Amino acid sequence: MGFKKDGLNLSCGTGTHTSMGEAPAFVVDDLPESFSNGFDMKLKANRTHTIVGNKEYVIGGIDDESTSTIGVRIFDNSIGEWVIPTVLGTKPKPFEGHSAKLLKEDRILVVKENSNLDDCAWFLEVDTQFVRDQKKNFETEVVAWSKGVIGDTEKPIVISGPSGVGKGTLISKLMKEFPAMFGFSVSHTTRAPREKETIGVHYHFTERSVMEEEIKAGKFLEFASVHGNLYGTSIEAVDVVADAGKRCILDIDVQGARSVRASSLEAIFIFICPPSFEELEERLRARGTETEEQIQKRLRNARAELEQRNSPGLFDHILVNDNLDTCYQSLKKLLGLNEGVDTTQKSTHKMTDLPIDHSASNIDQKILINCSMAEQEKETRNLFVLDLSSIKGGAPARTRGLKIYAADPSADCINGPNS
Ligand SMILES: Nc1ncnc2c1ncn2[C@@H]1O[C@H](COP(=O)(O)OP(=O)(O)OP(=O)(O)O)[C@@H](O)[C@H]1O
Ligand SMILES: Nc1nc2c(ncn2[C@@H]2O[C@H](COP(=O)(O)O)[C@@H](O)[C@H]2O)c(=O)[nH]1
Repeated sequence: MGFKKDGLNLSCGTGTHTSMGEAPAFVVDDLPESFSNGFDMKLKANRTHTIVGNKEYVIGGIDDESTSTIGVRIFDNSIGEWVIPTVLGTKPKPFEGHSAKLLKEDRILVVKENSNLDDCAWFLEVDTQFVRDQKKNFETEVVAWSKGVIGDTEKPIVISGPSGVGKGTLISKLMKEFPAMFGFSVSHTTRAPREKETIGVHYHFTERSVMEEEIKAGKFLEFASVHGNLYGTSIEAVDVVADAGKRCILDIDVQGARSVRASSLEAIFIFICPPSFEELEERLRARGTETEEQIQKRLRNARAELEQRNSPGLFDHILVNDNLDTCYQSLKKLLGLNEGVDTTQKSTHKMTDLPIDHSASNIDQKILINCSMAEQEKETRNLFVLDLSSIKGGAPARTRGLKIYAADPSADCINGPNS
């Protein structure tokens, strides 16, 4: 879909619009000169324009299809038309103001104003591998949002293994013992709910046609046809857990594990094995949730899944679930949950909120966030550094590993706490 630039009302009324080809405007409040080298961000704008090759990415305003998410449109100079892209990933809510900065020619870093540190950094991917792949799928212009995660949050845990081996039982024990630390990724499935299953807790039960549409729309991190039904992990299912500051646990089949392994989500992959095939069959029958025909199908698939447990580079750990308590202790050990770990402890360290007003600038891989602070705090922490040198991942999951620390504004260079 395209239309001429002149045909679209782009006046911002904020004095922040930059015409094509012109270097983006920039405003720095009280930054020492040495901090502002190479700064090309626009500040206090509700719309930013970032030029990537022949294209101008306009971020801001309201999405055309939804009033609750931020809009993105592209002016393609090679054809002289506006293009409304397919927007994938978890879209941020509209910002009051933001800064935008192109990184590595493939993603735009967006720093939000009036946000807390957990929500200040977002990435609009414009030419990453994921976006390039999706352009082929959709045969349209595609961009993808990915939320920046501050700090080295612990990796999600993918638990796989044949049906009936005890994955759900082990995960329930972990979540019961460490409720503040772990959160379950609630999958979508087209299978019918079991008697004791709750909608939105065990699964999001859904119609096949609806799920197929959602898959096409790019809502899933992974999906697979398992024992005759569709199952999938939505990007949102994983994000909800991360937003709660918890470590995400995914209970998915081996095909799903393979897809996650190939995605940008860095995780720990654990395969749960039965002590014997006979014992697996006994557990499945004893559970009493499947018909004989379904049990036979699950057992046939179990053989194929068991064969893949040693597939090179797929699983990091294999645990045999013979005695439940022994297996659970081994699981805790490999997750570093030794005796004495505080069971109420949260997975991620929550940081202080970013003060109301802030502006941003950059030097190399470091983004400087200059904050308006209360008088009494001014002396100490009004300049934060967002270090992008260790970013990992990206859409369709999150961009992890951002470091943020308070900087000494009197220093000539911006050093990390350990440098
Ligand atoms: N170590 C064990 N010894 C004996 N029974 C077990 C053990 N672990 C789990 N079980 C039982 O085996 C049955 C299957 O367990 P569970 O439902 O957790 O399997 P699952 O791997 O999650 O299956 P699915 O993939 O079909 O969801 C349950 O009735 C559970 O109580
Ligand atoms: N690839 C995915 N597999 C999933 C997902 N959610 C669950 N599963 C796997 O399906 C089977 C059967 O589960 P059941 O609840 O019907 O017994 C089991 O192996 C699960 O691990 C998913 O989102 N993606």
